[in-house]
Amino acid sequence: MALVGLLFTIAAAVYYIPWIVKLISNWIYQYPYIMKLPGPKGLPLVGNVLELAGDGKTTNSSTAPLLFWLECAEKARAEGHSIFTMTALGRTMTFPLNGEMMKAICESPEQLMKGKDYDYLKAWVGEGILISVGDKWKERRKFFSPMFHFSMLEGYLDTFNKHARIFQQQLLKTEGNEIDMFMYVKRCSLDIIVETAMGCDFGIQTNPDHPYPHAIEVYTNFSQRYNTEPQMWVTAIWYLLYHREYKTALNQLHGLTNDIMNERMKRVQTGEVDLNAKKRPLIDHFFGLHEQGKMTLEEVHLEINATIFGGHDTTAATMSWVYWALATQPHFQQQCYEEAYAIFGDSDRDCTHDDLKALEFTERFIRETMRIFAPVPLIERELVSDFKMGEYVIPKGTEIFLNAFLLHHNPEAFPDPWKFDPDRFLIENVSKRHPYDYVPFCAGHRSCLGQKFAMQEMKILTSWVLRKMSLHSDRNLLDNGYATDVVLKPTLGSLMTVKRRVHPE
Ligand code: HEM
Repeated sequence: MALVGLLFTIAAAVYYIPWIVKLISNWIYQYPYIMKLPGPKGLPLVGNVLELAGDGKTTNSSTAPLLFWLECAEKARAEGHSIFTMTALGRTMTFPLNGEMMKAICESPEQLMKGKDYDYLKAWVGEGILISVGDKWKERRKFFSPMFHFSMLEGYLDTFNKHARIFQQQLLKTEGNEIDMFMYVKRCSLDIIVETAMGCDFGIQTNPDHPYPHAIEVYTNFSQRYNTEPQMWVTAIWYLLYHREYKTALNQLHGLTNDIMNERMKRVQTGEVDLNAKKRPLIDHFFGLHEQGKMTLEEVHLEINATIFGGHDTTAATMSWVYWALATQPHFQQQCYEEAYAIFGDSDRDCTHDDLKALEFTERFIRETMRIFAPVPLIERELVSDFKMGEYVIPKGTEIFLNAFLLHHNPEAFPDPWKFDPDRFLIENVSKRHPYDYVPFCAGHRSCLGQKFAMQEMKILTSWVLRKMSLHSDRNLLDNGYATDVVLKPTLGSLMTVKRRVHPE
């Protein structure tokens, strides 16, 4: 037994040696810079790991980093700084704290490389639009862009309405019972993205046992744990304890995309599907590029997966905060409802492009929700060279954490930042701010391609719900905690009850 233990320790040490060497050499290079930068000075090499972990009592492990960063941001701002830098286990992280610093990095044509935490995604989405850099990324962005043009977005409205209608029916069935809205809206946003990306209906909302959402859950869970649980890095432990379940989920994800692609390709070959149709799913657009020799089928497959990854959890997390903000603030809910009632009355009709424009207050409500609860709280760029941000010089290898949560709680841009106020998004107020102060979809070169798509979907999902039901909670808006997953999730869940409306109210 002792021998096994010894061998195991030696194997683990050998495994970690390259990592330790890199950690030390990074430290030696970056240390002189870090000492001049504002931010908490942690212990040598381990840095601020303890603060990131929290005390384990008052905060859970996925909330603690955010609370620590908020504290650092407040301190740095009070000292007149517009960034702060911290370190953890050989990683150096710099956080921009206002729009000007955010702009510097987002508009830099050189600093486009994603951070290490994206590596976990590669097995599912490959190295395409979400992760690649340089010419490959530029080409992919060009391939995707036409599908998010205004003319194409109109074509998605039928799909949004179809699934929003089912969503509404599912919620009405729960009347009187407390539900976690996140699960319901997640299934709906998956149905929407699967149909707009692959042209097929998985019917996940009416079949919650569908293997697809389960496989996504297992895969993303494992991948995130991999970043924070070092025992998983030891090959023997990985294969013994985790690999099988992980691989099964991954195979399921790839298998389902493959099946859909094969089926659709057959329909393309028989002429049943027109690749140039005005209303077409993303997959047909990519098949067209494949026919022109610009994408392999494997690349089509991975970009479809990337779209599904980028387009469902983000929308679901945002919408669960939107419903939470409605349920806990009845006066704002009433305003959104009245706006929807003025447009749709008692009807069951679909939401049109003109209706979307008329949902003006609803849009401001959603934007304010995305300010307070930034749905993607963390985006990373790894510096490929030393980089000047305003008066600060940040060393090569530093990860710039583009943390929308910190920017959105900057009191200079958003006075009284925890106050929920949709009027912050009136045109006259928006024009007073730096354009990079508000960045739920990131900004600059790598901004979200799907932001107009998402905004349309979210306005439709909000209005379809309020047209037929009211949302109720005994809690207050800020009673919920927030956990930094890939997306920001409410730690209490998005708990509420729904009640069928009797019109007019
Ligand atoms: C509320 C919903 C959404 C939010 C908050 C959101 C947020 C973001 C953010 C912050 C990024 C930058 C990520 C990074 O640089 O690491 C991003 C990128 C991206 N998003 Fe979204 N997103 C949403 C919905 C969507 C939807 C519905 C789609 C597709 C249908 C989509 C497609 C993409 C793509 C393709 C990129 C990569 C852009 C690039 O690197 O050039 N997103 N999104």
